Amino acid sequence: METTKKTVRVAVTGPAGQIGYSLLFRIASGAMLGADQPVELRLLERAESASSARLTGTMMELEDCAFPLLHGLSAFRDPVEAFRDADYALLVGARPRAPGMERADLLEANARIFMEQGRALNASASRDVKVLVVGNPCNTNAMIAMKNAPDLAARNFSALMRLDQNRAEAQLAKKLGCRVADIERVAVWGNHSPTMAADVSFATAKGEPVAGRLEAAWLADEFEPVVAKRGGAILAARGASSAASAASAAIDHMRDWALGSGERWVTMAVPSEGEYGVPEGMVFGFPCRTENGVARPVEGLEISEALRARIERNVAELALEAEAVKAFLP
Ligand SMILES: NC(=O)C1=CN([C@@H]2O[C@H](COP(=O)(O)OP(=O)(O)OC[C@H]3O[C@@H](n4cnc5c(N)ncnc54)[C@H](O)[C@@H]3O)[C@@H](O)[C@H]2O)C=CC1
Ligand SMILES: O=C([O-])CC(=O)C(=O)O
Repeated sequence: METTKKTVRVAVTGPAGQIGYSLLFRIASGAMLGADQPVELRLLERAESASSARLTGTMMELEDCAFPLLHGLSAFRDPVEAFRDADYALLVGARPRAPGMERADLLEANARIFMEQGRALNASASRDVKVLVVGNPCNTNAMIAMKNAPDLAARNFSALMRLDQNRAEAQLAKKLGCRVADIERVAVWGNHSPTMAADVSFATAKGEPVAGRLEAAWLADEFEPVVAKRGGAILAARGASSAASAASAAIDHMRDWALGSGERWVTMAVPSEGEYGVPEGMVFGFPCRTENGVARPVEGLEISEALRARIERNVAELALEAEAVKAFLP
């Protein structure tokens, strides 16, 4: 398609990894920002030789796709250069967990990366950059990057919980025998960890509320644990953590942030401004709506006592994670 739109800069870290291999081709094809939006990809990878070699191969394949929208492709080792004037930054590069680990076990391994990348974004990215942190534990890593970028607005930062929403919608559609597209207003609150609160209290299928059609036992014993522990189940089955589904959710997250959600609810982990009693600055999964490039939690929802307690458990867990990474905060 002929386009007159100005090319935007999209920085992606960890492009030689598993998620990178599913993500880059979709960004370059237009799936993230639209079929009329040319993109320049700026890829930040470690110097380590296996990663460098994989990145070279991946870039060769990107060229070979001859994507009409791919107007630039370059690799960097210095985050300040990679992020220069970036309009979008997808921070994927980080260690994934191995079998037997929880995502919080990655705190120490990955915190330094997000401190350095927050500083680099602060130094060189567009002042309107939209940052999505995928690397785990993603809520706390996003908070670290945000706090290390004091000249950028907090609302430029977010973390990926769309995968949790997508998983919840898929489980619900299977249970109700309908299509995923029939389902709306599923929310996942809190931390991208087994503590997350997958919530159907506001959900509808074909416009009708679903809560009364679902047995409490199914919700408590199947739906909630399946969604919350899906990452672990995939790791056990594949021997590697989820990748294509994570990339797909990252595309969904950025597309809806950039192009607008309309009336749909989209779960994003965003810095709280005190909504629903969540402390300010905590990067927390909320049902959001996005408009003109700004994501805001849906306000004014009546929260049940049970959901309130689950939200509080997530607040407590994120406060502990923040305490553990104090050394990486300014
Ligand atoms: N939030 C979410 O829903 C999900 C998050 N994840 C997380 O995403 C992260 C990446 O996962 P995979 O792609 O499977 O891992 P991977 O190990 O296959 O790839 C990671 C890549 O990042 C690179 N990297 C490491 N440190 C870097 C740095 N400082 N700068 C630039 N690149 C760097 C590595 O060299 C490697 O190429 C992990 O932390 C994983 O836990 C994975 C699935 C879902
Ligand atoms: O579970 C993991 O380690 C990867 C991840 O975040 C997910 O699949 O949700």
